[in-house]
Amino acid sequence: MANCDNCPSKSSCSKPKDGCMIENNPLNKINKVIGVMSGKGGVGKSTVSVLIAKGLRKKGYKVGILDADITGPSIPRLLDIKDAEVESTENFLYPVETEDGIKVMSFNLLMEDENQPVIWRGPIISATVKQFWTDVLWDELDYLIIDMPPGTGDVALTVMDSIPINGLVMVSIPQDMVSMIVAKAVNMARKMNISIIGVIQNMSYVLCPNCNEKIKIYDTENINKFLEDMNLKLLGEIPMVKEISNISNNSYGESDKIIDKIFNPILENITKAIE
Ligand SMILES: Nc1ncnc2c1ncn2[C@@H]1O[C@H](COP(=O)(O)OP(=O)(O)OP(=O)(O)O)[C@@H](O)[C@H]1O
Repeated sequence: MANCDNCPSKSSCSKPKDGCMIENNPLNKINKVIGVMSGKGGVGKSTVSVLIAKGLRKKGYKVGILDADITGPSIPRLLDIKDAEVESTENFLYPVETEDGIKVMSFNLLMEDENQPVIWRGPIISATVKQFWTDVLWDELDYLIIDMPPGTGDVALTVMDSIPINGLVMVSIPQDMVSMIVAKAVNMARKMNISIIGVIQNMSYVLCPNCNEKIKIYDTENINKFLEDMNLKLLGEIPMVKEISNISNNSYGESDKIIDKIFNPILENITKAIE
């Protein structure tokens, strides 16, 4: 199945053709792949993946999300499709589509009971992630967003090794930002020759609902120096707001306008950088 012609990285790839281990499904035509990564869990990586996908979809792009967080898959819940079922043929899996047209593949959509844990060893989990790239019929997509497994372990390595990611968005919270956890994730991506689009600082502040004052909870003094030292771009800051924590219940109403106001400038930075 190896096929450079429909590889999202074909215009920027410098690897020799016979040295590339990436298998691309010739039936898929995916233009750009954006990975969303964090140094550790719980900082809002899946939420940011969904914000990117929804934002791009609203701009009219064809968008998919590949949930590579096999043991802690939260994309179906965040997109309110947790009861949907994946259709399959002998060779292929078909992504589930949300009401607004985002295609999704997640291990949770393949499980009968989402409360059951995935008690698998690393190599099997890695093989499943690979299959989500090679055996899912994504068809034509402008953007595929990969919700990466948290951290810098085995599965993150497989994703970087077997999916042609055009750029990575790093998500962190201010408390962890100036730390070796973020540095480790950044250095791992660079060692794997994957370009980093920039960093999103999530849960950066709380917005006072009465006076709109930005209340900073964490000390953020050294962040600019850290970004400069690591040669990283800050794509933007996301406050802690209930509209984002309730994203799965949001249809395109008032809450959506609040989210758009916060996230649209960040999305613009991402699309500009990846193009
Ligand atoms: N900006 C925000 N404002 C309010 N709540 C948020 C914000 N970002 C994330 N959350 C909430 O924080 C929790 C963790 O977010 P999320 O699941 O996206 O993190 P994660 O990094 O993907 O975690 P994991 O690695 O465990 O999958 C969720 O309950 C989410 O709703």
